[in-house]
Amino acid sequence: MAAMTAGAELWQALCAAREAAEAPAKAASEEENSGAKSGAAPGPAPGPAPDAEGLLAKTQSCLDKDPENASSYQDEESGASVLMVASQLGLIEVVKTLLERGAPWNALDRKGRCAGEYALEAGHQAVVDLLVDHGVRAEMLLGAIEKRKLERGPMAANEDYLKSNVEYTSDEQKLMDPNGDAVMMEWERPLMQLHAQVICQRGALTAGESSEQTPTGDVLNVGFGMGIVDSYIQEHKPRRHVIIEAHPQVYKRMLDDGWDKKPGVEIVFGRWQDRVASIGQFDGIFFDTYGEYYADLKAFQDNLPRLLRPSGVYSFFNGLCPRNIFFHGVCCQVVQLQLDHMGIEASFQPCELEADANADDTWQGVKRRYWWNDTYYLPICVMRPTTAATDA
Ligand SMILES: C[S@@+](CC[C@H](N)C(=O)[O-])C[C@H]1O[C@@H](n2cnc3c(N)ncnc32)[C@H](O)[C@@H]1O
Repeated sequence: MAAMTAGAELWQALCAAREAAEAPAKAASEEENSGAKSGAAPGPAPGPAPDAEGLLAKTQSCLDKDPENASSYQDEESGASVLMVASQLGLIEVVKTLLERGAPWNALDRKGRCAGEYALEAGHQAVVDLLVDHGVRAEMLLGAIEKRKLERGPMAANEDYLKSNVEYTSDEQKLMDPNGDAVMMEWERPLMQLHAQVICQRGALTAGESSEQTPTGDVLNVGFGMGIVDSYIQEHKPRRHVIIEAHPQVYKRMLDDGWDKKPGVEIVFGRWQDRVASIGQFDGIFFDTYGEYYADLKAFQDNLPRLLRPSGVYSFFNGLCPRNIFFHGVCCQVVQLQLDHMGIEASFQPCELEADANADDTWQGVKRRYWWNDTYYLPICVMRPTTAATDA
């Protein structure tokens, strides 16, 4: 018989602890299902708490035997890793040790769940925080997140997209690219309203006027799409309302709809990459493009110290890893740290979405869905008063 690997040995020890902890709850629910017990009995007692010290010692000895195999072991059938089971059991020292010895924090099981989600579901907040911290440091170090496409626009690269034919659907619910992917969708309207509010209301204050007074300060929006955010920005009557748009058909639509004649509006036709150097400074900025990578969002953000006035507000469509709430949290923290280095304080306001965001009907006719969650974390990023460059 082949000898058991160090990883399999550790896996078995952790799973045995998990089974022991779950056994009484399972037995109680089986009894309940068989009708053997009435509702009068107290709830199931939890099983024995895992032997944290014993499991830590086991982890260390397995890691000493074969560090690589023991730290990264994943069960063949479920895909669950030793880090996932330790996270689910709340064994913080074991989790710490595994991470220090190279366990991949972002491995996925066969259902696409990572260690952070195991900890989150089991309610072990300290383990969740540890995994987020580790993930943020790893992402910052490796720049791994840079290579991820922003979820909106999973296939088309930006320059290819800009040369392609786009189409506004006849019901005005979507703007589609030729691959059947949605560039923009109507379900985002309430979010766009909030984004406009955040960048305009704060913008009014930075322009040195009270919030009841008009106009709002100077506002920049990158990416017109269906013009939803721009329509809401208009309601705030900005003094200057600059819109950068690079797609020729979207630009034509803007002209057809008379956007060039709206109060304060200046349309800048071209890629933001070629245009942001010479458009002045703003009190509010929103960024929402298509077919770009996280590296592009970051490159845009590198311009903020020059573009955003002191106390000005920046926001962006937050489609960072929306498929996995734990990775989403890590991405938000990475952005927060990157902006912090530029003197910008970022927070994420949870907003509950309306039912149509995730309704099957909404996504009919869209090849690749780009949103899955009930909560949207709206970025509110404020330039600290002393750090931004001032108007020349
Ligand atoms: C998701 S839509 C914006 C939706 C918009 N927020 C709204 O409320 O309707 C993205 C827009 O960004 C434009 N875009 C894509 N890449 C761009 C770039 N590099 N520079 C400027 N605009 C770009 C697209 O043509 C598209 O109109």
